[in-house]
Amino acid sequence: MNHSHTTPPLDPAPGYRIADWEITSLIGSGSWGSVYAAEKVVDSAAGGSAVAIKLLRTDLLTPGQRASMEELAHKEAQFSTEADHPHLVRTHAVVTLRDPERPELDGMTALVMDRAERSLQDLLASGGTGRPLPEAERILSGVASGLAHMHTHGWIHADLKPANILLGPERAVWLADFGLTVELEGTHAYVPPLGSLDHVPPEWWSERTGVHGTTVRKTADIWAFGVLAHQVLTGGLHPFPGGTARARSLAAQAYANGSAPLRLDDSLEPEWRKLIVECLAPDHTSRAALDAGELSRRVEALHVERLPRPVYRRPAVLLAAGLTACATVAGTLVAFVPSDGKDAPEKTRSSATATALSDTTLPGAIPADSDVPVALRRIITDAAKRCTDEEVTPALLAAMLKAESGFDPKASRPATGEHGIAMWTPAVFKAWAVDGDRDGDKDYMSPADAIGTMSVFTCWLDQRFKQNDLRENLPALIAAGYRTSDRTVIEAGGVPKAVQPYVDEVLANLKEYTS
Ligand SMILES: Nc1ncnc2c1ncn2[C@@H]1O[C@H](COP(=O)(O)OP(=O)(O)OP(=O)(O)O)[C@@H](O)[C@H]1O
Repeated sequence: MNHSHTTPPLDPAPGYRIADWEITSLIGSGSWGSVYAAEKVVDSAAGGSAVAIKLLRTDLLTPGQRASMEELAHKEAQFSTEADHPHLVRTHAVVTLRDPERPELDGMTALVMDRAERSLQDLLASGGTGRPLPEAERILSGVASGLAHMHTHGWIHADLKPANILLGPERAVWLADFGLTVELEGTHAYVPPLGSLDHVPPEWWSERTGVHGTTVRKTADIWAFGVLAHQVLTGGLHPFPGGTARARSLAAQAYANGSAPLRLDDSLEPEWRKLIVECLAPDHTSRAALDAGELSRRVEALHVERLPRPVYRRPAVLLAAGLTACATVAGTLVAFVPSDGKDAPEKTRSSATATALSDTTLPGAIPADSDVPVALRRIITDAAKRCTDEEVTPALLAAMLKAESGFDPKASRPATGEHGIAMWTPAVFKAWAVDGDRDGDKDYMSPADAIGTMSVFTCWLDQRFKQNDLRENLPALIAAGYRTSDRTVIEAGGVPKAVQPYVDEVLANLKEYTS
């Protein structure tokens, strides 16, 4: 937070109604407004029962400033609404207040968002320095995934810092505060010079501020990520020395112009040190060698590498061809089961595909004339958006679901302990589960939960295979991994024979959906 610009709260009393929500308390104030906790008070279709409402104040501004802030507010709202991604905070509504009796509130813009429990800034402030924050790598993995999604779709965050990373319920990690987010035009875009001093790249100081503001490139977010990763992994230490943000930014500039070395904290592990050094490359041209997609893959790999490994049992009974038609047939095949529920990998999420495109134009979209039940198409498409890797498409998920259960949400194979539309084994589902229908629980019998979880798990399999240089026919490997395990496929160096009939069936379905 830029404390020097913090505004006094507007103070709408608890109980103040904004559209379907009522304010309950003030959370905090930033440069352009205040954020309040609010609860939904009517039963409406609008999402979000416990929300945060950001009120962007215009009352203290000159008409020129007001126009520029309204533009920023619209950008924030537009971006947040378009960007449907598990690591970007969701905006449920944008409301213009109409309250002539409260002229100070009348005309103000309110953004109704998912409510976080705290920010990364709060977490850093509450811990001791010198050691990584709890779950540091999981948090960084979420941040990098959100960033990769933004960059893929032509957006720069431009204000990445701990105060703008929110930690939500169910260990959610969201990038927030898109007020400075700018849609990319070519290789760079312009933003007003308001970013946090501690996270702006050194070139920011030497590039002239023109009428449009300061030039910002994707590499500015990569720099900010480097600073942030250092802070998170060391319990808050900034990578550059100095008692004030100004002193630290001077130290960063001295490093960038070659008059001081980069001295990262000794406690960093070598892989992290290497990655942070790349993020903090002194000039934007050399920094551009690391794009956000690559960054996200590497952070994810570092994170996953350190997770406890599940122990799999091999398939007990082989899957016969023709499973599609007999989803409830007993004695087919087992997926994998961790030796106990505790040591399975947690869900690790990456991101979405093209939100700006309509669903039918997404790569691998489900064709309108296919046999995929209409009621499931949106669910499958939304689930596929949880993965940025291009192989995990709606068509692939549909092809697998058809082979798993014939799209039957009630499918069950008691003999092998597999249940629901995606044929999850409960213990394995538990280890990866996502709340796809956002009803507050994770249930393998709910199609949205089961398919959402299938997407994150297949995404992880896809990344595992690529990390192990298995890149040929990834959909086949993913299907094989889903039926056996990542390790089984990696050890076999391809599709294990035992699951070939199942994989063939998935591929035939996929061909039908993509030709
Ligand atoms: N969706 C949210 N849920 C919960 N808390 C939030 C949410 N959005 C923002 N906050 C918190 O509200 C406070 C004010 O946020 P705001 O975005 O207005 O300012 P900031 O990011 O702290 O500073 P600045 O806008 O000056 O950069 C911060 O403590 C922030 O962590």
